[in-house]
Amino acid sequence: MSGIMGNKLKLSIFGESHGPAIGITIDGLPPGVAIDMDKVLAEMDRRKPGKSLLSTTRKESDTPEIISGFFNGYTTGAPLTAIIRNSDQRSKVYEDIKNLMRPGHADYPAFVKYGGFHDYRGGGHFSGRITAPLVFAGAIAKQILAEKKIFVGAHVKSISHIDDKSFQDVEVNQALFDELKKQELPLIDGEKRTEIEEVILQARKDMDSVGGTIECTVVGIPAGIGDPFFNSVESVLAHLIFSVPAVKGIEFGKGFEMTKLRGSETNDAYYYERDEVKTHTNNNGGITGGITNGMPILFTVAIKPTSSIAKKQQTINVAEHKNTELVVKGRHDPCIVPRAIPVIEAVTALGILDLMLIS
Ligand SMILES: Cc1cc2nc3c(=O)[nH]c(=O)nc-3n(C[C@H](O)[C@H](O)[C@H](O)COP(=O)(O)O)c2cc1C
Ligand SMILES: C=C(O[C@@H]1CC(C(=O)O)=C[C@@H](OP(=O)(O)O)[C@H]1O)C(=O)O
Repeated sequence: MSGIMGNKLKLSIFGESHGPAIGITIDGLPPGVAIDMDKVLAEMDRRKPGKSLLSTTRKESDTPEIISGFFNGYTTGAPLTAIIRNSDQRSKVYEDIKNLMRPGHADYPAFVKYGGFHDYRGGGHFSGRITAPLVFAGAIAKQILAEKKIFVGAHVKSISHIDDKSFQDVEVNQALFDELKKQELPLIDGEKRTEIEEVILQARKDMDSVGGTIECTVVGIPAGIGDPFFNSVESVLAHLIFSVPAVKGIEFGKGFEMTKLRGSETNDAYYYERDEVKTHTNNNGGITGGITNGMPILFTVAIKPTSSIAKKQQTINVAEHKNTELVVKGRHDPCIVPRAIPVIEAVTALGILDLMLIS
């Protein structure tokens, strides 16, 4: 396995969900960046498990310990490494089913690829837990971007069949992002909150799970960022976002809906607002030709329903070469969407910062 990603800003993630610790090394951070640890911890808190029945009940403090690259409150320019210790593992449930491949999880492909040597406990290196170090790194990237007045925010766009409003329907500013960040289920339209919570809690009661979509935007981003072909903004963001476990789709701007419209309906017409170039619509999600056009970057990410469900499922026993049945035990997210939101924001901030360093 290789956990390395990035051009100028390189990320290297490590660790397993049931090992002693997980972590990240960030290579290429400029020296002299002051890190506000309260802001980092606030981001970690948004993702951490065990906050309510809307998420897994595994409890972790998710406190990062920086062990290199940071001195007297500033980055030194050396690789910055942080670890997050694991404390609430219950590995017995995974030992009991180690030969039974959970449908929808990484168990079977990992068993084939690593010859059974991979750490299967809690999903090992495939676990959603490995996104905690990404949120740590993203929190630093967000602080660097905020200095340039660039802000990243995301919200629940839909859970199961229930939709929230879109960023396109409201005024997007720092105050909205601050408000969304306070919510376990970040919604623009609060009226749907109870309905959405009930859908998630009902899935849990039914020993099942639900999925949904996350809408993410980057505001304040100037025109001219992106390096086509292969470092187009869409390519870089999609690469990072598809690295997040449980992501099954992404569309920029109106995405697939554009295929049903005409050019006259999808072109974003330009106009000058004083000296600023803007477009009347933002169907392209702020990116044309793989380069930012000065409008907010806007995209939607599809998150599948959690695969580890308590309902009985058909599967195989790879030790006995037999068809069998499986009941997954353990503490799982009935819906991954709420905790994936800070992760999507984090990888977006990291991708944008890397693109700005190479553009
Ligand atoms: C924040 C987060 C939390 C997750 N929680 C769970 C979970 O509790 N149970 C589970 O089976 N999968 C969970 N996942 C998803 C699995 O890790 C993922 O489905 C698995 O590694 C297979 O990868 P794939 O879905 O991308 O194919 C979570 C993912 C994220 C990002
Ligand atoms: C621990 C976290 O989420 C875990 C992600 C996960 C998976 O399969 O992805 C499975 C569960 O692990 P366990 O069975 O050890 O409780 C979740 O709790 C976390 O996000 O910090």
